[in-house]
Amino acid sequence: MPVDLSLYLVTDATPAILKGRDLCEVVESALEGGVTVVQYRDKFNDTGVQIEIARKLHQITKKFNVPLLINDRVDVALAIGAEGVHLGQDDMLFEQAKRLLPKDAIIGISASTIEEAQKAVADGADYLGIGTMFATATKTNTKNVIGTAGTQAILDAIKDSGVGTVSIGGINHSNVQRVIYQSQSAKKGLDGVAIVSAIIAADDPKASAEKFVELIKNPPRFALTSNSPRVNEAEALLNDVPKIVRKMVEVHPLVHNMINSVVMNFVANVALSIGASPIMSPYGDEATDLCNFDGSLLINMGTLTSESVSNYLKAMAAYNLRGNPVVYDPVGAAATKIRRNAVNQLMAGGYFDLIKGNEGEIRQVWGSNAVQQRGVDSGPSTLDGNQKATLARDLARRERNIVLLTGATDYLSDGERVIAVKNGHPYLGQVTGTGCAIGTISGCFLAAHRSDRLLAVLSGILMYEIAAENAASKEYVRGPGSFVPAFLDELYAIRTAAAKGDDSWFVGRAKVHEVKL
Ligand SMILES: Nc1ncnc2c1ncn2[C@@H]1O[C@H](COP(=O)(O)OP(=O)(O)OP(=O)(O)O)[C@@H](O)[C@H]1O
Ligand SMILES: Cc1ncsc1CCO
Repeated sequence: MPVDLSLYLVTDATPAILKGRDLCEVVESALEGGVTVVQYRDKFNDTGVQIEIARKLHQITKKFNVPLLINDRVDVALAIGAEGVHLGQDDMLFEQAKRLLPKDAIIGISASTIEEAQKAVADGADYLGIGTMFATATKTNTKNVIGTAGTQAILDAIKDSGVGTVSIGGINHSNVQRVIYQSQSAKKGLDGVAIVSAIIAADDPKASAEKFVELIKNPPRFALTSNSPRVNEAEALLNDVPKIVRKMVEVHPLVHNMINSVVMNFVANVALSIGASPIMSPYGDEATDLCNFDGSLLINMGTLTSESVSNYLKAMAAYNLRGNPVVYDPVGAAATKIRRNAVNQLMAGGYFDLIKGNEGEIRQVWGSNAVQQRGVDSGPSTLDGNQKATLARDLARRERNIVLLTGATDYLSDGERVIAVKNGHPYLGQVTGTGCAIGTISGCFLAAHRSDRLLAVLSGILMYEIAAENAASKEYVRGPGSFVPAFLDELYAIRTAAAKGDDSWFVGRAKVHEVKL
């Protein structure tokens, strides 16, 4: 009979986690809350004591008809007749355990790489414990921290097998839905999550387990906004752009900017010009109030400080919980070690609806083909158009979001479609903050048009870049200096026209095509 792996509890006997309580009582409470498998893990007690505890636990799990698995100790499992074992990479080999245990015993294997997972599947493991998902306070060894991206790669590599899968490491109430959502590969997802301290150390393990059951049953709120109608032709997508610009102007969305101090004033003016309502607030705790306005959050790490990341994480958590859009602009991501670390922390710390950056930044977020950035500039491009389109698509597919790779041609992808936008003007490259403002504008459109994130961002870019073309064509614009005020005027002009239902600003102007990869 297949095991229900959905809420897999792993015990921990360390005093700091158990806090003087009786493990059996904690586990019983968790079972009342809906735990579906229990793994007894004890790196602490002698064999005799372990057998005694395991026997008591087994009496409890049997009452709930839930399997009890023993970590590492095949002898303990045999001594008490447990339903199975869980083996780490340094424990007894699978085939040895198989020989010793009864035929129908459940054997699970830990895997943190594709090779380990494939070997465990070939051996005949019943399920894999995939991790470590996130570094935790108790496990700071980050060597095996694989995140949702690594988990997804493993799931993809074993997609044709029927093996069960659970993710383990640092999973709690605030990240469990995202873990399940973002780890999903095209053909295989997680069957469950393994939880340690979020249940064992909880004041009320039953309530904690109940909350997990509820969260696991439902998709995250941000996933509900992403069911885009799959219109595949760029032309068909464009039909809706003027309507969405009008909608954004009418909605007058709030855009909460955690943005660098270089461009703050310019970006606030851009947001006002298009008809949105900007607030610049770097203080993470304010997000719990600000997210209630159902606008969006922009995290732009252009002038990162030692306090930025913790503020970003707080704000992102508030917006993610409410399901309101979050945009990430990893400015200068590949410029310094500190920024590279910040990228890793932010990517592990929450969900971004849109990641927007120049080539150097997006390559850093992708990870495996990063190149050193010199400051905030992208640096000389080494990728051709198809390679940029592929990078944008692959990152969006991996993160299950939208990616915008900016440059003279912008590449926008939802992981399936890639749209190339050739609008804009070289003056944009000569004014600081013009890339940053695209992050803010995208946030405004994502907040106003929730049903198709790709189309929302596309509409924002087109409004922005057509306004730039209009501004640059004015005879009084002689360079980047005179371009800026004209640009704000032209954004305002499009916003005013859109509010009146006048779409003429858009007719025949979009230079957009779908990149077929
Ligand atoms: N040569 C160009 N021709 C047309 N449009 C351009 C050109 N250079 C830049 N742009 C426009 O400007 C936008 C931002 O460009 P870029 O990729 O340089 O941003 P960025 O590096 O993030 O900028 P910043 O950090 O200064 O805000 C692009 O999306 C594009 O629309
Ligand atoms: C110049 C600069 N330095 C940090 S942020 C920023 C603005 C453009 O991204």
